[in-house]
Amino acid sequence: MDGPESGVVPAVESTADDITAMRIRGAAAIADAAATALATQAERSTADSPAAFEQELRAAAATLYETRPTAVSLPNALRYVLRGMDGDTVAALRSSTIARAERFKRDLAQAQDRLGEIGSHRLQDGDTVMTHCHSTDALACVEAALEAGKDLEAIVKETRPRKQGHITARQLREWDVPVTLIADNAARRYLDRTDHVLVGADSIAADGSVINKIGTSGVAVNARERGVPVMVAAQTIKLHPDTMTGHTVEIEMRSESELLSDEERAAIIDDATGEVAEAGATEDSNQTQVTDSGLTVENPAFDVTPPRYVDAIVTERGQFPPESIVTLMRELFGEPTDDPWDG
Ligand SMILES: O=C(COP(=O)(O)O)[C@H](O)[C@H](O)COP(=O)(O)O
Repeated sequence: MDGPESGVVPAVESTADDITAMRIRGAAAIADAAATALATQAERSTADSPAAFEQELRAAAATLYETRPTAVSLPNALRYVLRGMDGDTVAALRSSTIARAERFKRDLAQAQDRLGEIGSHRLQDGDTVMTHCHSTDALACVEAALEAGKDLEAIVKETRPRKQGHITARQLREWDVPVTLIADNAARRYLDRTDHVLVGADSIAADGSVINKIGTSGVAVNARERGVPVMVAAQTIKLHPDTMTGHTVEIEMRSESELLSDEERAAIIDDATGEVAEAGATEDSNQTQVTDSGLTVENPAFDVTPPRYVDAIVTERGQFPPESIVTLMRELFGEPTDDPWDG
């Protein structure tokens, strides 16, 4: 149930919209925004009974959960905050939920700093890193290395179609790191000049597979061929507990419009058939289905890099070969998790 009758406050709906539209993006930022939204829900709730308050919080969590499917930091954040909701009165539930959300946000920031420090030890003075997409965890490693007095250079993959590489480039230039921005297709050529491929993650599966921005697996495979180590910076909030029991990570498919404008589509169909394209697109959701023109556009947002192409997963708890990440996952998450916003 959504809307006013569910008691979900407009600020939560607006955060959910921002995540869906990628105005808030990146796994860590999404988790942080989700925790903030639950705190806001708790603060502004007008529920008149503990049961109604809990129901509202679960509805708010469900609204946030439905936004994007791949970054496990989102459900991990929602579960963490909801599990801290404790008390026999609305006032007690409110304050425990807000305190829990604040703790989550504090821990998230601290974990990133700690991860950065650990990851920075892999980077030597004078190294060149190649980045893909924009990852705050990956950049934390660069920042810590710079703070330790190391000079680094960066080769920044543009990261089509959304060009998150520009965000990375801007941050690196703010830190005065020399940046070479390249088209994604040029990555293999530039691996000759690269000492580390450094990426983040949206989810890490129990077998050590890394789910990250589409194109990560390609650069990782090429890096292995060239002998360039691949380092994945991922706080433990990116570990996907459900994969311990065989659950697979859903890869988000995004809109055709990120790849192809209406004019470009018309030009392709015109060229191919000599006819003007029929209005065959139905845009009722993120995924555009085009059935009658013969042109299908697919836009997966993420891909899966098998563990054999990853040298190290750097977390705030230390560095791990991907194959051993399941041990940390068991320690942190224990038994398979439930979704408290379900039912
Ligand atoms: O793939 C992306 C972002 O994809 P999108 O732009 O589609 O959200 C990032 O590499 C991870 O989310 C890690 O980011 P962080 O380290 O900041 O959590």
